[in-house]
Amino acid sequence: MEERLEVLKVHIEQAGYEGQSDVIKKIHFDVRQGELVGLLGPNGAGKSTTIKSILGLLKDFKGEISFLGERRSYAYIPEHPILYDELTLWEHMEFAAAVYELDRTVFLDRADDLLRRFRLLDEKHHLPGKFSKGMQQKIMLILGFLNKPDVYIVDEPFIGLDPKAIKDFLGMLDEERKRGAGILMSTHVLDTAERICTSFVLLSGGRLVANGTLQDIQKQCGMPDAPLFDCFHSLL
Ligand SMILES: Nc1ncnc2c1ncn2[C@@H]1O[C@H](COP(=O)(O)OP(=O)(O)OP(=O)(O)O)[C@@H](O)[C@H]1O
Repeated sequence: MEERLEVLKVHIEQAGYEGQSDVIKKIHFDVRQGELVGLLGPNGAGKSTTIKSILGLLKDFKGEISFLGERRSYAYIPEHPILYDELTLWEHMEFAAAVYELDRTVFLDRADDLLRRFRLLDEKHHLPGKFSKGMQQKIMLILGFLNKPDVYIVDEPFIGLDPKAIKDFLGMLDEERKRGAGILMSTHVLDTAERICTSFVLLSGGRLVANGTLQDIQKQCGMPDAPLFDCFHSLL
């Protein structure tokens, strides 16, 4: 079988904020090509702090984050849309394409495909400030998928999307995994995580509680065949 490379290596010794520099400690895990890793844990467990560490946003950080290749090729899809009031949807896409230095033909192809998939073709010249929350969230997905990066870092994608949009999103993630991208996704929606993730990183109180496939985690908590939800509660 073809070797699957690590697209993201996370070695956090400690990270945090002014006043508490060790909110999270000793968080070590990898994301390989084709993997969808679920980043799970109760409120305040340290998922966002872990994501901020990976994105290089924390001053108080000790450890090492490595991406595959010299150029960090990743897309971050935030939980809450971050959009410019004065730019139309299409202008957001053009802006992202310029930042990613996408070839014009490739951009136009991908842009058309993504707008169709997420059913925003008719709104492409509208200002997103007037869009619904779900529609704004879909823009963040479109901007993330435009670049086809090595790594996706997705923060709680399921809140606010309708079932059809979730299905479109999951279909797109699947295609990207098959292409060789690796995905790290934080979520509280455990039944969906159990269905789609290839492995899990479970955090609690800023520490790594479990890291592995569902089978590994079932073994760790001595509950073979138990759903992720039950393992999660047993381990916490
Ligand atoms: N900007 C900040 N300044 C200081 N402390 C913070 C800051 N952001 C988060 N924290 C603290 O860090 C800890 C971990 O929070 P974090 O946001 O990483 O958790 P989370 O797992 O993402 O939670 P949730 O599921 O509620 O989003 C919490 O105790 C929180 O109070």
